[in-house]
Amino acid sequence: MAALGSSRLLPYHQISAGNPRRKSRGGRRVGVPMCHPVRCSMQVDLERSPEVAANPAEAPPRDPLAAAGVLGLDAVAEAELREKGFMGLRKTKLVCTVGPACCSPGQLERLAAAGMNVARLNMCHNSREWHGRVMRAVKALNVEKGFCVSLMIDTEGSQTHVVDHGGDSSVKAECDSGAPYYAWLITVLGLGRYEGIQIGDELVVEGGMASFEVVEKLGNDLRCRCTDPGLLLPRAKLSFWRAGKLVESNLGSPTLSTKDWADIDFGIAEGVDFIAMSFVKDANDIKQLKSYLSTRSAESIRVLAKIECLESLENLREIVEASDGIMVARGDLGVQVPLEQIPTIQEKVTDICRQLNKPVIVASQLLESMIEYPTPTRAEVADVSEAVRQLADALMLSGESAVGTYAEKALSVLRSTSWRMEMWGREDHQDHHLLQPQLAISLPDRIAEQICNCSVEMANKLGADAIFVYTKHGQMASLLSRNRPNPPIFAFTDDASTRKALNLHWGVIPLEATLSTDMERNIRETIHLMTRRGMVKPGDVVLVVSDLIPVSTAPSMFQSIQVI
Ligand SMILES: Nc1ncnc2c1ncn2[C@@H]1O[C@H](COP(=O)(O)OP(=O)(O)OP(=O)(O)O)[C@@H](O)[C@H]1O
Ligand SMILES: CC(=O)C(=O)O
Ligand SMILES: [K+]
Ligand SMILES: [Mg+2]
Repeated sequence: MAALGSSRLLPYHQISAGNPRRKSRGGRRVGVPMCHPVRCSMQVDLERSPEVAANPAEAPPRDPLAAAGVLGLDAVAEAELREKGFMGLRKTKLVCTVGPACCSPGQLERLAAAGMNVARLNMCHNSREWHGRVMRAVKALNVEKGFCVSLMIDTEGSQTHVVDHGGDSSVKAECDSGAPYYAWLITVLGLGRYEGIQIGDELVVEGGMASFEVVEKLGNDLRCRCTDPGLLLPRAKLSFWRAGKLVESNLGSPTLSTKDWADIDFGIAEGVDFIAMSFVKDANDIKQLKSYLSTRSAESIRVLAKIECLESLENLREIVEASDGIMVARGDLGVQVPLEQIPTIQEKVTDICRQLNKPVIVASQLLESMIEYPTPTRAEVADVSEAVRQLADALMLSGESAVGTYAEKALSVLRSTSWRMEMWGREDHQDHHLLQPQLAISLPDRIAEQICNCSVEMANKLGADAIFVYTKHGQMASLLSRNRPNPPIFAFTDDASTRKALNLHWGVIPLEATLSTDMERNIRETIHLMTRRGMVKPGDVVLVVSDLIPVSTAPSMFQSIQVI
């Protein structure tokens, strides 16, 4: 087992080896008595080619990390680690929608410092020029202030049906029996997407904010009679119902409009990390975008499917399989399905995402009242806590950050609520290993999955302080995260896009580092740098895994779990 040669920094003790037939081959086994610090390792050795057995010391000397002396750790995670220690690190990730209320460099910096992991730009609103300015400001903060905020664009899509009632603010809709039946003239944007709205159809505002009956069609204007009083907000989301059933918009229309494609090109040019696709209907929508991204050499952009229409619920599993992550977009979802169904849909979607190992964002109205008020309602805090209890990867602010008066405060409520719930969950589920069905099919993938499952079980049972994973595309980092371990997962990668993508994964702290094909060296040097920065101390127990495949051994594979 040459790849685990003795370390100059730490004495080690090897407790078990993978393939017993190979026990006598290559490498040194130093049977030191148990002493501290201790390195234990468990190895899986798959089809090792003879050259693996060569002494790594004979490889050309490389010292990339020491030479670079850098460890790309996000300044916020570092500060949190210093303040609260490994176990105090927040696991749930936070997404903020950037709008006019939080778009200046100063405001963005405060959100980044308060824990924003991903900045979302909703292409429904504002100009590309405006979005470009925000993106460049975020990137500048990352470079200048050491943040690691990822960028997401969210396509406009066939925005269901926004309403224009001509006013700037909300209008109270009342059903005065004395008023003429044509009391309301409502301009519906996107009405053309419907096969045909009929006289007598019910028009429901924002999933029940107010209801009307259509009495006359005048182009894009509908003359309506108010049947259920309430508020009519500018640009409110609408749905139409006939005989108690949702009237679905034109099924044949593409999910991505011409404008969406132009926005996607813009996102590629600006180097975004995620594209969230609105109103996804089936897996083909996602496949189409992913294949376009690969023709543009932009396959590193992760594609998220937004679950916000009836059709996406019918094709949920195939959509999750095809995408790189999911957003439970409760805003539009609540317009298309009865509100009382949203909680169970959210739980189902988060469960499927865990099973299929895709990150999931719970979005919309988490702290809606904070758009206007400086404290959340108790019910909002309970809603946030429930999403954290369901172990969603990320929570998202929409209007609360985009147009709200208390963006930073809302973010701090998400932060403190998720942290509290995570701590409670750990105390409550000590040693509880959350079993997930087997995901992988091929042997190498099954091995990676089992290593991650076992690592998490070991880390929890040993009370390890942290899990370190060395990863190219984030595969093992996400498999570790899927098991929702007690200790944080530090994911070292030399791929900038992997680092940004891992920002959305529960419990993963992505770090950029120059990695060599020599795992011993990677471990030694990253630990050395972390120690020098005061982030790792003598006595800390760290469990180490890797999905890096040394070039010299390709196509064979060598994987191990070590406890340092
Ligand atoms: N870039 C922006 N510029 C101006 N206003 C914005 C911007 N982004 C968001 N907003 C405002 O914040 C509100 C909430 O944002 P959110 O992203 O939830 O939009 P939305 O219109 O509900 O669409 P979606 O269904 O895509 O989320 C929007 O209705 C809009 O008023
Ligand atoms: C986020 C979003 O698009 C929604 O909730 O509808
Ligand atoms: K959108
Ligand atoms: Mg939506």
